[in-house]
Amino acid sequence: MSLVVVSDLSVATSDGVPLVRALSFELAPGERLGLIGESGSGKSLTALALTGLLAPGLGASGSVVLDGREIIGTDERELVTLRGRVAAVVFQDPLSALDPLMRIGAQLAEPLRRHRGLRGAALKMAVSDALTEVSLPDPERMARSYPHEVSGGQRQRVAIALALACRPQLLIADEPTTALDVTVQAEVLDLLDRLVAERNMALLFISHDLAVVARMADQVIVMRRGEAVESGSLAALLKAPGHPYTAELVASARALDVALELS
Ligand SMILES: Nc1ncnc2c1ncn2[C@@H]1O[C@H](COP(=O)(O)OP(=O)(O)OP(=O)(O)O)[C@@H](O)[C@H]1O
Repeated sequence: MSLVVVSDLSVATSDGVPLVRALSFELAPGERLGLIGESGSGKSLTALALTGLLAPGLGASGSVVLDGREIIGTDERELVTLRGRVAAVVFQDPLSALDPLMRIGAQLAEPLRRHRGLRGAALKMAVSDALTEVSLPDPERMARSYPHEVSGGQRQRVAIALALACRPQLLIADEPTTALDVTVQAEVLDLLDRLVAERNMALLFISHDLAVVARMADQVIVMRRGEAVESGSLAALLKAPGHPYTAELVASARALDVALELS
């Protein structure tokens, strides 16, 4: 059975400006879908609609069913219990997920206490394990640090640990490495790849970069101006893009590849 069933999802402003139009897809545990498109094509709004996090003034219609439960129209109190446990999001900017005034260990302890009922030494151990799992060195020191005291790549690892703390079945990664430098990007992608595989999570991976999506997903939806213009297996799409915009994306990714090989 599908873990995620999105049917005719649309997002619009309260005065009726459409921002995402009639998007549909399904994801089963272990499946990985890439959402690719230029800036402003509606990728982030899709991620936010899936987790009931749209800004006030925006409304979603259609249906989003996560683990058998409808998200659209569900009140915030119920969404809080689903968020984290069923679906969690890693954003481009890890600082958006972290409290600048709270030590990293205390931030990680919160969901572990709330969702898994851990206390005392067991809680401390779980915080340390969560930091070790995302390959952070010296978890004790990391737990005592504030977010601004660690590097950008380390902060994104902390944000990933936080997203995974309640063992979600779906991970949504929205441009998770765009703000990082290239070597750190590769490490964080490797980490996500490993964690998603180990936990058999479904992954919705959002990026404007075809090469990055190709590394993380096997199915893809190409979005443009709020609409899916093409979808299917990444291999098929790379071989024979059906939409001119997809052809453009593939051609520019290949051009970059050639340039890198020549340099
Ligand atoms: N709160 C809002 N109110 C009105 N319009 C919005 C709001 N949030 C986003 N938009 C608009 O919706 C469109 C889609 O935005 P979205 O953030 O989903 O794009 P995106 O594909 O994720 O782009 P990027 O790669 O730059 O993050 C954009 O035109 C954006 O300006």
